[in-house]
Amino acid sequence: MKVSYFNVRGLGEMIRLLLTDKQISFEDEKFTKDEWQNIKPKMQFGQVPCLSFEDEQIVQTGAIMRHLGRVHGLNGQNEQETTFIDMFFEGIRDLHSKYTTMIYQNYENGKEPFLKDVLPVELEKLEKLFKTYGNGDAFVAGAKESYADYALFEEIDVLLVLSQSALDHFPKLKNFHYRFSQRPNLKAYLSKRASLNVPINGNGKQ
Ligand SMILES: N[C@@H](CCC(=O)N[C@@H](CS)C(=O)NCC(=O)O)C(=O)O
Repeated sequence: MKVSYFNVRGLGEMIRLLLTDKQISFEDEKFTKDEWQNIKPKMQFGQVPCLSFEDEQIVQTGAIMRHLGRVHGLNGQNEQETTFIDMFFEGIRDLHSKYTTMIYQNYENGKEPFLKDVLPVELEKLEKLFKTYGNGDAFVAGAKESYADYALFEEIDVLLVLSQSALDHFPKLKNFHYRFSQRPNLKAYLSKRASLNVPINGNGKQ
């Protein structure tokens, strides 16, 4: 199995985190913007991330995460949980889209307003939703982790780089971030990633 993405965290990182945590071996293909020109035509929508097997190529982040969720039992234990996980994941993607718009289009003037006006409103929604199962003391859908937990962890990890105090008013999310970062396979990966200084975004802003 191969994960193909730029040599940054971006949308590829939640996939890498899930595979790493679950000890599913994969080839981590990372490329530069120059190398991308030769790869782009091979992608169904001309974009990455891409998860490929010998005879199959999956693109679209949500499709990849749901595929991994189904195949590896990270997709909820009944229809209600699965729907909740999907909903939570889409909410994270919406926040990420606001984040990347600021990062790529208006970092210098947009960062402070984003931190002050946008982020608290969005995190409040996630904090509230996170308490739905098990009062927010475990994972998105309660006792068992799901594919959305990897997306949530990566999202709030990125937000903490933007501002160390981003989660100060959101204790459940803050606690989840700490607990998740301590999972043994992730802990080792995160420590290595920090030492390699892997950029979060393609334009160097974070
Ligand atoms: N809807 C897609 C969006 C993927 C996307 O925006 N990929 C960007 C990198 S984050 C890309 O491939 N950019 C290069 C290009 O469009 O040429 C998904 O969720 O995976």
